[in-house]
Amino acid sequence: MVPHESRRATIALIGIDGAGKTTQATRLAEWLTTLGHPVRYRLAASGRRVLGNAARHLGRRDSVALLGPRMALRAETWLRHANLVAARNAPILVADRYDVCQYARTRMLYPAMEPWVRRRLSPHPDPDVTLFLEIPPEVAHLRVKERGIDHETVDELIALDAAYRSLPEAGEYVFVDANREPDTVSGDIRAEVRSALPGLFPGRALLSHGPLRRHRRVGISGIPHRRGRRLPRR
Ligand SMILES: Cc1cn([C@H]2C[C@H](O)[C@@H](COP(=O)(O)OP(=O)(O)O)O2)c(=O)[nH]c1=O
Repeated sequence: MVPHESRRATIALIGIDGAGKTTQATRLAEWLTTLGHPVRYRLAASGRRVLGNAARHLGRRDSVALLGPRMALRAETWLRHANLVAARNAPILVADRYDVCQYARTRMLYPAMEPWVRRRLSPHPDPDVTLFLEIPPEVAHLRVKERGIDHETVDELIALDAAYRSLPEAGEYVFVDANREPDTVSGDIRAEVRSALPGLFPGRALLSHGPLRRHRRVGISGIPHRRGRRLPRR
């Protein structure tokens, strides 16, 4: 069990590859640090990129082709868990990827394993705010291609995007339009964090643009409707 009771806040940034999670999580952690908060940034990586590169060296397309979906998902889940456990003492955690990233990937690749994955990752606290960086898969694909260190087809990104949206946790996402200038996206993320965690910003609550948000409901078959929030376009 991760001793997270003393944690003041967990902020998770999620979304498909190339959405800008690392860029924005780093910026958010830097900003909170400059405001004097005891923040830790953590990349909750699954090791998929490393495993994928190793697979390609061995002539396989990716880690799933090398290990099979079950073994690949098990390895990713344990690595993701280990990365989050390593940050367990963070008073405020900015998590670049979180449990739901593994749920989405599992649902896309091998849905029968989702209960196992959920059990393994269940010790982690629910995030106080989950920022889903929304981006058209075609745009994300171009970014990933330019990055040149991993490989995702548009179809894979479309499937992953759909998996994220199908999760029961989707009702708790704050949807951030990530297909804009990074500074604009960062500004919205800061405003959302202020709004979601007013305790961190005494005297600053009025700066929040929370009331301007549009609300929507996400319907998921067999799962009670929960509220998802989408930040306004600027
Ligand atoms: C945020 C952002 C990133 N990028 C680039 C930087 C990276 O090479 C790549 C992916 O960004 P990155 O932050 O690494 O995304 P993720 O962690 O979600 O995979 O896209 C842009 O071209 N424009 C942007 O607005």
